[in-house]
Amino acid sequence: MEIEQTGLKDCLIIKPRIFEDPRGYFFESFNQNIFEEKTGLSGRFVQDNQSYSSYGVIRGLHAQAGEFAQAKLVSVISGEVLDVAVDARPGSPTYGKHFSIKLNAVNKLQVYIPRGFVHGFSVLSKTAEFLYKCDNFFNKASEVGVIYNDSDLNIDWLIPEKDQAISDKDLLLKPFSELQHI
Ligand SMILES: Cc1cn([C@H]2C[C@H](O)[C@@H](COP(=O)(O)OP(=O)(O)O[C@H]3O[C@@H](C)C(=O)[C@@H](O)[C@H]3O)O2)c(=O)[nH]c1=O
Repeated sequence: MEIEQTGLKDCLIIKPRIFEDPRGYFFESFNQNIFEEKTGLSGRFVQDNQSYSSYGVIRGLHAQAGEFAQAKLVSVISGEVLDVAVDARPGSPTYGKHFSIKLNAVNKLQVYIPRGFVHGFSVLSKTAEFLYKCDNFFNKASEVGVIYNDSDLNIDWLIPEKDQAISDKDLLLKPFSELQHI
């Protein structure tokens, strides 16, 4: 496993080591010891989530606040998404900046998204299955978010407007400037 910086403080790209042979491939999608040794972070994840979406879906931008704040380790098991992480930690040198990367079933890249970030993704392929680990449990009352098309963040989701599909809940999210402390 190799670690690459994203340009956003504490947000990391993780490249698993893939073993290929005539049968196919094998890789450790998560190994707590190696994760902790290579990143210096806690690898104590307590919940795994999986979602399936069609082309054009944009989920986000989401986080949980307060005692239920979550770090996430995200990956794609089929298809391709544009994954987007926004540093929402006041005082961080990269506050208000975002990072995006194509994650797909071929490159098998993972992104570590620290607590205090908002996160989202758009689906670039016909369908995509998204898998992620969280270091804190789901708590509905702690959900916070930012509208996907926030004009300050100016994120290019790589989906033409006519094809964008966003949940009613996400369409009600507020601008980044109104986000309370995570
Ligand atoms: C996130 C989550 C949702 N749910 C439920 C609530 C709801 O009825 C249903 C769908 O929830 P949502 O619409 O919030 O799902 P979704 O829009 O996929 O939410 C996810 O988006 C991405 C971008 C993230 O970063 C995640 O942390 C998470 O917020 O699943 C859980 O039971 N546990 C969970 O951990």
